[in-house]
Amino acid sequence: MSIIEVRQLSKSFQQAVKEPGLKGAMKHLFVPKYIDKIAVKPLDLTIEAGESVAYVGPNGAGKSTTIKMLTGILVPSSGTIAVNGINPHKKRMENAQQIGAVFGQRTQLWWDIPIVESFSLLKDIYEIPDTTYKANLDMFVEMLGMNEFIHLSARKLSLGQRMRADLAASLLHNPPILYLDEPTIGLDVSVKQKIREFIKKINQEQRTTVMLTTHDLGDIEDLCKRLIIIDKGSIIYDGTLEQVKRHFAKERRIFFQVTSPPPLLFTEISDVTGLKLDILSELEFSISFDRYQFTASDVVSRVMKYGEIQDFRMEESDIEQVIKAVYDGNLDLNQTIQV
Ligand SMILES: Nc1ncnc2c1ncn2[C@@H]1O[C@H](COP(=O)(O)OP(=O)(O)OP(=O)(O)O)[C@@H](O)[C@H]1O
Repeated sequence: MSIIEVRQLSKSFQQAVKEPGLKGAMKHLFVPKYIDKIAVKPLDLTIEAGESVAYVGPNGAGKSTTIKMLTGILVPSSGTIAVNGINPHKKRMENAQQIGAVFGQRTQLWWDIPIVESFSLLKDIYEIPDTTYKANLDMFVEMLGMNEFIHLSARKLSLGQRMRADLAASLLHNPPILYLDEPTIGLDVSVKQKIREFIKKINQEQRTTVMLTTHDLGDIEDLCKRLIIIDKGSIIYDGTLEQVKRHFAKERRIFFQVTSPPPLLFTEISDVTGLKLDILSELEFSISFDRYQFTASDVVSRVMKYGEIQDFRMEESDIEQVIKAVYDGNLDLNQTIQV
């Protein structure tokens, strides 16, 4: 059985409609008006145990609303959710035992007590056996480099330290599922790397199922094979990251190194619509092209006509372009591929 099964899940919020200014506020007080804001349209989702899934989309797409329904914080407007067989909002306590959750913008740690004391409180709340607690604590302290701040209160921590402590706190009770909402937001490169390595290890070695929302493409590339893209409350793509790149990343670029300067080639290439030439040095240049218009061998043959190639390498466009196209509303999901 799949660890997360969602059928026809949707969520609408009532949003107040107010006219501007004091008059509008007064009017709303006596005759309140509301509209239904649909945050998540009926969607189906199946996640297998041990998967690591990125759930991405532009601002306001419905990512956090979905995660909040999965964690039991929000009650769905319609549909069903089974997380390890449990309905999260009906059995919140049971659900809490089997999930860890980190919301990048908030903390689950007690603000004024040392981190190690927060952990100890969580041990009691989740009734974690001594041996499990000690083994996990030692491993997390080591892997996340928490020794230097474990005796400080959450209030005194930097954002990167706080995120590491939050991540450890969410996993002390060995939950089979970990939800992460923007886990690396605002962090510097080295802390991001530490956190990514940690999540990867937990996923691979403990088979913890990870569902992650992020705007950071590095998180997706490093951590997730499967990508689900949500836009305006609907899932518009569900597949592997590799497939997304292959199917939707349109631009390719080939870098060439030639044995002697090829002036004729530069004129020829500049005249072809759809090919973009960048001269990098006397003997080095690149040609970018739309993979639906040209094949790589087309481009290489054109270059070979005018010069001797010493070396070349191809750069596929990265996932960033694809996600940007989704954000800009420009992703054509029906486009076909020229091989
Ligand atoms: N409590 C609420 N009341 C009213 N509308 C809400 C509420 N929570 C979310 N929404 C609306 O639902 C839509 C989806 O919001 P959600 O927070 O799920 O988006 P998101 O994809 O997580 O965006 P972001 O990347 O900005 O966090 C937005 O239009 C938002 O304004």
